[in-house]
Amino acid sequence: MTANSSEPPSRTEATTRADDSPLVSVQNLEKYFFENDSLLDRLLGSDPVAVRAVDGVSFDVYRGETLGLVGESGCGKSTTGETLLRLQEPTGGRVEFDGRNIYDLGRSKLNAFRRDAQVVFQDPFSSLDPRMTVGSIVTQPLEIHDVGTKADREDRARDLLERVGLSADQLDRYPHEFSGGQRQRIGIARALALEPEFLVLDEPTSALDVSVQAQVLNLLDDLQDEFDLTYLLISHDLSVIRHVCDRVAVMYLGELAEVGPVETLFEDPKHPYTRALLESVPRASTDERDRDRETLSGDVPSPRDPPSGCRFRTRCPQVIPPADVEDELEQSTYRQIMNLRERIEAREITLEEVGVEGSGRSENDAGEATLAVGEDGLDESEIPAFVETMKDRLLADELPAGHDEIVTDALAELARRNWDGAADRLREEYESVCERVDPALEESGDARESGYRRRHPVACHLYGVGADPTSETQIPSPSSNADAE
Ligand SMILES: Nc1ncnc2c1ncn2[C@@H]1O[C@H](COP(=O)(O)OP(=O)(O)OP(=O)(O)O)[C@@H](O)[C@H]1O
Repeated sequence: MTANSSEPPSRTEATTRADDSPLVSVQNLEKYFFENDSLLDRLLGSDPVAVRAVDGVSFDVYRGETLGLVGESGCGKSTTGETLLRLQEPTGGRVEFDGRNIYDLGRSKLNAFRRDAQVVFQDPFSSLDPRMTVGSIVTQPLEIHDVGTKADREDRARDLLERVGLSADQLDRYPHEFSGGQRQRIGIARALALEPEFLVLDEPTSALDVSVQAQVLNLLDDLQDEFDLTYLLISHDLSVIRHVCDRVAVMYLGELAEVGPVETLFEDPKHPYTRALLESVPRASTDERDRDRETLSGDVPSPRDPPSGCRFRTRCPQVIPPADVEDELEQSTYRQIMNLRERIEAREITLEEVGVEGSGRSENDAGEATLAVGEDGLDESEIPAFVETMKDRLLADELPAGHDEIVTDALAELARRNWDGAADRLREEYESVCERVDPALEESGDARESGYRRRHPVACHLYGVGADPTSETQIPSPSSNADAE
């Protein structure tokens, strides 16, 4: 495939060139940013808040392959890339490059690592210094690492410019004289100057016009063959990932949800998050677009206070109910009860604001008559009206009798200002394994023994791994859950 082809490269050839030892091995990597951690904050006694951008991520990148790292904005992809290049120091974990922990390297080994592992950033407009000529930009890494004479370095820059599809006589020009695609080629030439083995490509085409994207991806593919490069490609664009990667790691809120060969992952995604991501790719027809919005609703929760258990559970369309509830409630009804409990736990419902039609009292902002709230909550005589109003407002579905009773009990506790009692009542009946146990990224059975090209681990209780062994909750098989979709 040539760099000028309008089609992105095929993966078939690339898959065959990868060999069987990891060049990069990321083990339980953590990167937390701490807010409220300045001297002044400490003097004021503010507690530092951890932003858990990367929270225990493990994966390998094998020689010669392209591993994609995909996920929504803010899920920790760039921080992972920067931390494994040691552009940021980790909070925990280790990264082995060619068998050596990069966080333990002495100065000379660290210098060698910095030559071997390079990065291409998303934005060629801001990643190139506008005051430097293209020649200085490309030769700068060689100068920093004291490689060759000035003449050698310029020769190398000329060769590299030609290799990335520019002309050697453009050495004295400045970045603003080039188009976006050409600037990204300059960024790639700079990344290649020190003959690295490994490149982190952080959204390398997302700032470029669609027409130029395929050309840059083709160039990267050709360079990978020519220079035996190994890539970690960070992208939120699933079509780029599909066309360019051999394997894909799906990231959600600082953790990995699923890792697998690219075709398997697109044809047979297992994690509900991966499925939702694939479903949310824009479709042509209006019907399909409407369906998409339902599929991945809401925003990624804050990494300052991620949900307990499985981090995707607050948006997951397949949260696992306790076994005795599973057959009695639809997923959407179960989700409404979960949401009700979350609102109670967050104390988002204020008794004073709740109005009841026709109770003949003073009115709230919505023009409804409000209930009289005392120190111990509502008067017992008013609790039934409160409970019915809350059910109407917060639950779209009618509940089967037994469940109606439980929710009624919980809301009555809420009316008495017993927030914890209300939440506990719902928790004891409806708590999901998904909120109790963070599922490990594992695969079971024979697949564990297969080569890395076929491995397809997933961090989801639907697949029966990572579940709490002491739990009495019966975890349904993926096939039984698929029926519910
Ligand atoms: N220096 C920092 N201080 C505090 N929080 C940070 C810092 N850098 C990143 N974060 C937070 O860490 C989380 C992960 O950010 P990151 O940029 O790695 O995500 P991403 O998946 O690459 O998203 P995007 O594609 O938008 O860059 C985000 O919530 C982000 O706000």
